[in-house]
Amino acid sequence: MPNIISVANLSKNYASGYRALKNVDLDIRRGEILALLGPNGAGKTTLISCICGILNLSEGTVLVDGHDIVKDFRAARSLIGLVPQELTTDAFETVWATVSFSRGLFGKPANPAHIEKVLKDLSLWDKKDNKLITLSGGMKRRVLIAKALSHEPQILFLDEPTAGVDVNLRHDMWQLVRSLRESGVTIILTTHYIDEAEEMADRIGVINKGEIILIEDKSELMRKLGKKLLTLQLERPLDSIPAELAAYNLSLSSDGSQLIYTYENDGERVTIISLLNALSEGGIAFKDIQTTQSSLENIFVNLIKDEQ
Ligand SMILES: Nc1ncnc2c1ncn2[C@@H]1O[C@H](COP(=O)(O)OP(=O)(O)OP(=O)(O)O)[C@@H](O)[C@H]1O
Repeated sequence: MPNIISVANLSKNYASGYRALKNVDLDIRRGEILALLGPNGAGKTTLISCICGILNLSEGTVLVDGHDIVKDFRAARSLIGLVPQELTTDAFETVWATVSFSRGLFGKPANPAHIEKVLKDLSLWDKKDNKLITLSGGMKRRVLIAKALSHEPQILFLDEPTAGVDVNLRHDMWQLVRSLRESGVTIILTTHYIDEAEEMADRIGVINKGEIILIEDKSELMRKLGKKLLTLQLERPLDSIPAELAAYNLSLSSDGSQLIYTYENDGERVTIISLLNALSEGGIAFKDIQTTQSSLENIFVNLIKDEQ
């Protein structure tokens, strides 16, 4: 079965009457890293909580490796590890006790060798006897991940795993997520850091106002929606774009020293060559040339803007 999770027609109405998810359909592929992006309040945490069976569904179904999250909750939930945004365990427990206890909650027999491996992978081994209250914020976050991995889940949900962590820990986390994926774990993460999604994800889903407005392979998304910019550093500044270049999609930097040509990712070699010919015929010399790709961030901002 290529999809490990299938969400169909999922809606969530909170008791307040607020409809936080609206008829969401989502298939998550076995073994992928899926990043869910969306502005504050878009419904990312609600979606994750519904898939993990923490919140009741108002409508629709969620299948986790064929198990219905409502009718077959224990089987479905045992396949999932969830790393929430906040640590809610007993601050006076030790790291070892907290993580071992989490495994027990899933009815799995004790497996000290597995807990040891998880703690070592997360660089928590030397802290195993420390009480949670004595750990730094970054270490506490690692404990959350260790707890989520304690019962050897096939699927890991990470809700904003790197919010407020320093650059080193972020990179460690990315490394950890990659190695988990290599071991066959399917990973779904929400993030506000678009560079994180760009760096990590195989596919990107964008949620806005309770709806998935886009889901696409990252490379395809970048190819389809991304633009390229060709920047020409001019020998002599221009006052305005010459009339004979009006047919090209050009802009001039405010100081007149750079001519910028924007084009779609798919080719346009011919147009670039004809632009360079036209510049040469017009006697416009340049001393440097550079191409840049629009980032996922530009794409995301434009998508959300179009939806407002
Ligand atoms: N218990 C609740 N009762 C009523 N409304 C809620 C409740 N929990 C969340 N909401 C609302 O549902 C919407 C979606 O919230 P959710 O936490 O899923 O968003 P999010 O995309 O995870 O946001 P953020 O990026 O800020 O974490 C928000 O408008 C929020 O105010």
